[in-house]
Amino acid sequence: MVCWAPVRWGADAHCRLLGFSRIHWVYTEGVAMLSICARHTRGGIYLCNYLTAQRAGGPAPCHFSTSQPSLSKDHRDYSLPNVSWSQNLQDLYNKYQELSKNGNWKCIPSCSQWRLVKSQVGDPMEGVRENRFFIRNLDKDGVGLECCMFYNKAEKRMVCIFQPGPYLEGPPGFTHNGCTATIIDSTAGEVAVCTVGMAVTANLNIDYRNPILLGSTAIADSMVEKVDGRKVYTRCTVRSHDDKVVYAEATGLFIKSNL
Ligand SMILES: CCCCCCCCCC(=O)SCCNC(=O)CCNC(=O)[C@H](O)C(C)(C)COP(=O)(O)OP(=O)(O)OC[C@H]1O[C@@H](n2cnc3c(N)ncnc32)[C@H](O)[C@@H]1OP(=O)(O)O
Repeated sequence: MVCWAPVRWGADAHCRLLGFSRIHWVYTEGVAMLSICARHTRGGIYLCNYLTAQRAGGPAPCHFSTSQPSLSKDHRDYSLPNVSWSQNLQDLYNKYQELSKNGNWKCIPSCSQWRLVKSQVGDPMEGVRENRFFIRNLDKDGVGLECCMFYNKAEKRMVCIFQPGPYLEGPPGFTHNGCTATIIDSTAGEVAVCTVGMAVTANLNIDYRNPILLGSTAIADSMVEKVDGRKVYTRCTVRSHDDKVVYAEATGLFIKSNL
C-alpha cells in the first residue's frame, strides 16, 4: 500500500488534469517508477520485510544493504555508447570526444554505484569518482536514460548529452519533467562538485519551455556562475541536439559539504 499510494495519486491527479486514460497512466507511471527504482532498490523488498519484522518485534528476515553483492560486481561504465544510441547521440558523443583530445573536456564515467577510484578530473574530487547516476543505470539499454557527461574545468562547465527512453514517459510520447529535473540536478550538481568538492542541492528552479520527445537527443549544459563561501550558484539550459529548441532553463544553488 505504501509503495502504491504515490503512484496512484500521481496517476489520478495527472489524468484528471490532462484527461488521459487512467489505466494507461498508472501503467506507464508505475512501470517507469518501478523500473527506475528496481536496480538500486532490489533491496526494497528486503527493506519492506525488515520493517515488517521490526514492527512485529522480530528479527529482520534478511539483511538489507545498499551495496548488494550483485550490484558490487557491476563495474560497467554506462556512459559508453551502446546499440540503443541514436545517430544524433553518437554524433554528439563523437564531437565531445574529439574536443577532449586537447584536454579541455573530460568524459565522466557513469557507474551503478559509488566507488573510490582515482579522479578523472583532478582535484578537488581526488579519490572520489565514478558516479552513480541513478536514473541511468537500468538493466536494459535504451529503456531509461542513455547519457554521457563531459566536464570542462577551465569553463567550470558540464554538459550531459542524453536520450530519454520509454520508461521515462510523462505525457504520452514525451519525457516526464521529473526526469528532466533529475538530469538538470545531476549535471549542475556534477559541475558544482567538480568545482568545490562534495556539495548537495539546496535549491533548484526550473522553467520548462518545451516537451522533450522520447527517443530524441538533447543536451543539458550547465556552468558555475559564482562561488560564495560554501554556496555554488549554477545555471543550466536543456536544449535539442541541434540547439534549435530550448526545453528547460534552470538555476541551482549547491552547498559545499562541511565534511
Ligand atoms: C561526484 C558526485 C556528483 C553528485 C552530483 C550531485 C547531484 C546530486 C543532487 C542531490 O540529490 S543532492 C541531495 C539532495 N539535497 C539534499 O539532501 C540537501 C538537503 N539540505 C541540507 O542538507 C542542508 O539544508 C544544506 C546542506 C543544503 C545546508 O545546510 P547547512 O547547515 O550545511 O548550511 P546552512 O543552512 O548554514 O546554509 C549555508 C548557506 O547556504 C544558504 N542556504 C542554504 N539553503 C539555502 C536555500 N535553500 N536557499 C538559499 N540559500 C540557502 C544559507 O542561507 C547559508 O548562507 P550564508 O552562508 O550566506 O549564511
